[in-house]
Amino acid sequence: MSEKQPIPDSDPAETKLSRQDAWIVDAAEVIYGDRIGIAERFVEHLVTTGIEWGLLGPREIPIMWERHVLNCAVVHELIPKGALVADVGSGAGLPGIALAIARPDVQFVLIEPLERRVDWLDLVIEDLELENVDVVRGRSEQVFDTVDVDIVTARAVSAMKSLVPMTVPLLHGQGQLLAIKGRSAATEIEKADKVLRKFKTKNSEVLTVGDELLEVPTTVARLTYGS
Ligand SMILES: C[S@@+](CC[C@H](N)C(=O)[O-])C[C@H]1O[C@@H](n2cnc3c(N)ncnc32)[C@H](O)[C@@H]1O
Repeated sequence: MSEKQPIPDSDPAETKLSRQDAWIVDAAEVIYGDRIGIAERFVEHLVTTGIEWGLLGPREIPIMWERHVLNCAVVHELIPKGALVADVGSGAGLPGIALAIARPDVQFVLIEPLERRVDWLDLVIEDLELENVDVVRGRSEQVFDTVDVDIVTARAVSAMKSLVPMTVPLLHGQGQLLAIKGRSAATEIEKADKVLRKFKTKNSEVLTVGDELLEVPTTVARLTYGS
């Protein structure tokens, strides 16, 4: 009989930034600067209302900063100043809200089909007083005609092969898809070769970001379109 895994400590109070390892505090301060209080409030939502509303499981609580918020937030390094960004399949605002807090100069639209998730995103955006984030309820395919952005982000939405048709039309021929991926990034790109050609992908690469800030840097598959 296989042994059950122990359930990790999931006390929301443990997610306060002051209780995190020094490297997490340092990384959060570098990324968020004087907006650190907003990031802390976002984490507070994730570990309370986010869990209560069923957007995340309690097992995520102890790893909320490193595996979720900071892992997403470091991707801001790849977003140019003043860009328009769509986050497809935003779920609990990952990476969309984690990025929007770090980058008030960038306008974000979070595209999410599920009503409960959209209601939660609206609640959090209002509470955090984020003026650079809009939420659109729907599948990305339903908003191809109305959303036109410079960058599309996505995490844990789909494998590259199906993610490309679901996201790239939002760029209308010009811009980049930044897909947060795990170790499978290069293999996924290889498997999507036919789709990448169909969508006239100019360049595809696998990058790591946050190497100097995070214990485990974030892997991003970046696809480029247009000139
Ligand atoms: C596994 S969750 C990931 C959520 C979040 N990105 C994260 O990393 O925690 C996948 C999300 O994609 C959304 N989704 C699935 N298909 C979609 C589509 N066609 N357009 C937009 N969102 C979609 C789901 O509703 C869900 O919220």
